[in-house]
Amino acid sequence: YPWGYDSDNGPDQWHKNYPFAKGRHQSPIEINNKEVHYDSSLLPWFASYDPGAAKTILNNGKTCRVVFDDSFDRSVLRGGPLPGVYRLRQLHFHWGSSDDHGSEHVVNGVRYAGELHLLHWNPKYSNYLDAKRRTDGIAVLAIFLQVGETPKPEMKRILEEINAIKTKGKNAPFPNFDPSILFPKSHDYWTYHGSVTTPPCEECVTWIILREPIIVSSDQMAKLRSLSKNAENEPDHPLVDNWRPTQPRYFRMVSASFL
Ligand SMILES: Oc1ccc(S)c(O)c1
Ligand SMILES: [Zn+2]
Repeated sequence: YPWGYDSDNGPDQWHKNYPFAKGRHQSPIEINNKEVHYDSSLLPWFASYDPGAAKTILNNGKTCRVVFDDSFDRSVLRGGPLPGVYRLRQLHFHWGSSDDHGSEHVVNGVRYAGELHLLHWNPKYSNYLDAKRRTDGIAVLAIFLQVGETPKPEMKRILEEINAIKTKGKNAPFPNFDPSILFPKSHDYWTYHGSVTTPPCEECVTWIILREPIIVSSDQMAKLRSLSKNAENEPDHPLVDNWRPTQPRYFRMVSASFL
């Protein structure tokens, strides 16, 4: 019975089929100023994305995902805490059933309406699945979605496609898209080592979490919530609350690139 976010298959049950979920380096976590360590040696990060690498937007019943051509170093993330370039493979979102929650990481008790994840893998490994088995295999750039009055126009392109991928298994061409247009002004970030936030929850992620959220409108969040987790011919279940609760930090340091 596949994992999900309901009471019978949700985050508290995942460990039964995915033992990593009970590990000591799980994500997401709470980021609290009093426990963050400013690291003046942290470098700025850079994204060099080729718009031509964007391929498809899809609904896999768990999230809305845009996939990119990662067959060579075409769209890459580098710098920051990373030892080299990491290839952009996909982006996806986590969101709530209302504007007051939905993000996975929580900052000083603040939950945002959603969280955008841009997932990159280390090409020193032969492929993505191999990279997921390595502690330095994956880098996720995380950007909070905050509901406000002046939404970022660049989000429109993704949300316009939602109508084409309403139900699980649907996908649509999504050409010519450079996700760096979604970035906020400031590149300030927190970084720590953790896991992917969905099963198998491998502990392979260097997280780079931007301090500045991007602004989306309540209507845009409602658009995301109009997705369904079921396939076309099945009873309708809204795709909402696809976020994992925060996990214990244990003995991990969260570093900040800013004072
Ligand atoms: O396939 C996925 C990889 C990483 C993350 S954070 C997901 O939510 C899905
Ligand atoms: Zn994610």
